[in-house]
Amino acid sequence: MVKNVRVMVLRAPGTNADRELAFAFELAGGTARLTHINELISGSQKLADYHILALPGGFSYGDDLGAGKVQANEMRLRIFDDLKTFVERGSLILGVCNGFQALIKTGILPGPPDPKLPHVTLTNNDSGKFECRWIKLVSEPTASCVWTNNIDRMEAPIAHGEGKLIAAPEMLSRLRPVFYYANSKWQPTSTYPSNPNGSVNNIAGLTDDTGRVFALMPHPERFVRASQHPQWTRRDIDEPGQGLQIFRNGIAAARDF
Ligand SMILES: NC(=O)CC[C@H](N)C(=O)O
Repeated sequence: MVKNVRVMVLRAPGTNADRELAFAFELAGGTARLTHINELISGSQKLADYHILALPGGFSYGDDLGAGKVQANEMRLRIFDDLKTFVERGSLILGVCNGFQALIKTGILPGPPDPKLPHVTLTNNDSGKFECRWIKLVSEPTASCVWTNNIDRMEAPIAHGEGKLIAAPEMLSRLRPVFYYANSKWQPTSTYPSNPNGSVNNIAGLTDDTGRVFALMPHPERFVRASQHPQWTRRDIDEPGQGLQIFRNGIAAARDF
C-alpha cells in the first residue's frame, strides 16, 4: 500500500492547465510536482519515482503541426522506452485535452504503447472553431477503467479546437471508450452542440486494455468544487465538483499499487 502517491504533472512550453491539474490531485490526496518535459529528457527527473503521470491541457509548442504533435514527437523520439516501462510496470496515466492529444499522437493510446500506430488521431472540430463551454458526459457501462469507477455521468467544461477523434475502420474495435458526449436526456449523441466536435462514436474519453491509462477532452480538474459550475447557486450543486471523483479514483488505484 502506497501512503504518499506521487504525481508528475508534465509541462511543456505552452501548457496552461498544469497548476489546475496539480491542484486537483492534491485535493484528492496526492503529492503533485510540475515537471518540465526537458527534465525527463535530460534524466534529472525520473518517471520511475512517480506513481501517476498526468498530462495537462494547453497549447504545447503553440499547437504547431497540430495540437499535441510536437510534444508527442518529443515523447515518442526521446522518452518512449521510459513511458512504455511506466505503463508496463502498472503505473497510471491521465491525459486531459492537450494531454489526450499528446497521448494519442505518441501512440500510448489506444494502447498498448506503440510509436508506429498513426491510425487514430484527434483533429479539428467539425464546427471549425474553438469550443469553450460546459457539456454532458455519460460513461460506457462496460468500460473497465480505474479512473472512472462510480461515475455514470458528469458535467465538465471543454476548451478545445481539435477534439474530434477519428480512427481507421480497422482500429474502431481496438478503441476502449470510457465517456461519450451526451444530450440533455443523458443519451450519447452525435448532434452538435451537445457533441461539440463530431468525434467518432461520440467518444469523449478513452482508456487502454489495462484500464490504467485514461484520457479525455473535457477538463475534470475544472470541476473539483461546486462553485466552478456556472449554475452552482441556481441548481444548488453539491460539493465536491463531480470531476474530483476521477482524481480520487486515480489516487485510490495508485495506493493499491
Ligand atoms: N484545453 C486544451 O488543452 C486545448 C487543446 C488544444 N490546444 C486544442 O485547442 O485543441
